[in-house]
Amino acid sequence: MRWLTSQTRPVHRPLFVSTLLRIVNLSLDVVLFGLAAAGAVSSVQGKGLGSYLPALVLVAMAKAAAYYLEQLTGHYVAFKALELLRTMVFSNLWPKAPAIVGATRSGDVLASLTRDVDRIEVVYAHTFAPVVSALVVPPVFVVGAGLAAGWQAVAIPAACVALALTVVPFVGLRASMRATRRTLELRRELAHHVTDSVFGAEEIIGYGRQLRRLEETDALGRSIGQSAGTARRANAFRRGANVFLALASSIGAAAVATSQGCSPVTVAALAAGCLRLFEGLRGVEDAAGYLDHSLAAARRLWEICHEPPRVADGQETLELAGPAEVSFNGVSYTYAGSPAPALSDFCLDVAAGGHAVLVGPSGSGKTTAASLLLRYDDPDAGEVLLGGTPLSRYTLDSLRRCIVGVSQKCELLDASILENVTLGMPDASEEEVWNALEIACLADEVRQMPDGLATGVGVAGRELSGGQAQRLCLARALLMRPKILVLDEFTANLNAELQSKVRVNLRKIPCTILEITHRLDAVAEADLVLLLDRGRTVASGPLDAIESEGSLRDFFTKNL
Ligand SMILES: Nc1ncnc2c1ncn2[C@@H]1O[C@H](COP(=O)(O)OP(=O)(O)OP(=O)(O)O)[C@@H](O)[C@H]1O
Repeated sequence: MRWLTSQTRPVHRPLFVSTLLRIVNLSLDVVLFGLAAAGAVSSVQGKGLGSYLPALVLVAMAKAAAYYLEQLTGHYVAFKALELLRTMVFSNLWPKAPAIVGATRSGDVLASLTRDVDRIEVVYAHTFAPVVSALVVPPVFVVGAGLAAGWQAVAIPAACVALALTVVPFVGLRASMRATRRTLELRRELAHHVTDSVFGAEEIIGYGRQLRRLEETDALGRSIGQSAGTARRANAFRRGANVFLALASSIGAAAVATSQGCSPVTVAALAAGCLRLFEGLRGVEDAAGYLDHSLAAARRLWEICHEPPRVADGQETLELAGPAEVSFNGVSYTYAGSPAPALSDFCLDVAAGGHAVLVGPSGSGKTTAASLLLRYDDPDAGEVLLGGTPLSRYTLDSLRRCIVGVSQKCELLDASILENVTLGMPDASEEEVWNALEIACLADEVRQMPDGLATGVGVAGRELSGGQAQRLCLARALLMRPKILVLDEFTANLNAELQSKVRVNLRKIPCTILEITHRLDAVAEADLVLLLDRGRTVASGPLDAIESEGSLRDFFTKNL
């Protein structure tokens, strides 16, 4: 919580003002009801409203002003807290992406970014001011009423207020906090399950598993309902206890004041004030209900924000005038929780401007090598070097401006072709954009689209064919003028003719290329071929050397 408080310092002053206004509002509320009850009794007694009416009008206007200002500052606090918390969580996440997204269950980060932040905003907007005012106003009211109507008359309300502040909020709190932790865990699973179902809808329907998935979702929903029941029962008890205490306080005060010989006007004012007082005490009751969720949300956000970055940022800015040499020097890497290494003592040297191709069966470690070159993570042993210097020396920003990756899985934004191509270079000129599209062999097709560069690609690029989406991703990478290009099955959706045209174009670009492929024809373009199997190099060298050993064709026949 101290960590959260430090993140939201700019809202502390308005929060203080909002709390003061809440105290004024609550005090005027009690006075208003007391006056109204006293005036009503005075009227019934035939004494008329007398001075009660102007007092009522004055107090009502003052209360309205206090309420308006409290809402204004309260909402300012709420929205400012939301802005600060969201910015804080996003800025903590960016440096950890994409590693954290890969390692976190789908839908989970999103839930944290939205629901958890909203939960904590509730602490600022609806918890702090109500709790503080509930702690201040009722004791002050009891003392004021004791001075006016006698101490015996306020004995019962005082006892009820003490119970409402010190006992009721804590009944079942520990059990409901445990249950809420479990509920939030189950909600995470539900978010994960629903996200998987939505993204995997085609497969689920295709394989006729929709009913089974729905049953699983239902089962999770039922478990959440059962687990949330404990917290709901504790909340219901607190609500019931406070209603009972309010009535006991009001009836008790009225009975004692009457027996003490207080006037009916005083008795009515006291009874109405006591009833109203417990409206203010609901702030404590509600806070107890929010507390478990808020603490659990704060804990989850803390974990996301404090998870150490997968890779430490380097100090030097990488500036390359042209292509550079890429080397993997005895690199070994094992994924967390994986029994076997994805790469073992992996070595590779690609000359500046060269084109190396990694070939190997599924799971042999090709993509892992590419992601280490993009520095999504660091090797457990060995080094990845650029022009002889370890990648870790360079800032991630400058590194990713020089080394650009195009993967088989194209991620496109639901925006225009222009916006997608210029994602990494928003200031690129139209001429540069067309040039990149030409190299990616997509320019002619875009020219023929009714809206040209302004054509929308649809959600996840659904308006484009798989091959167009892949070439769009390639054009996006080329626009960055990369010095190192990492291509992971980037032509998987292209026919042989298009593929060879793209390859011819790529040969004209001054950059070092590391390509991953399953295709024998791609190998023909490379200066260096490396055959990988279960994280180990089986053979490497120029194509001729491998061909002469006969290992390439053998390897393709056996493994691919
Ligand atoms: N995020 C991950 N967590 C745990 N293990 C992983 C992860 N990603 C890959 N692996 C494992 O590491 C090994 C190498 O995977 P990698 O994706 O690098 O292979 P690949 O050769 O690129 O395969 P493919 O051709 O199918 O893309 C595999 O055994 C795989 O199961």
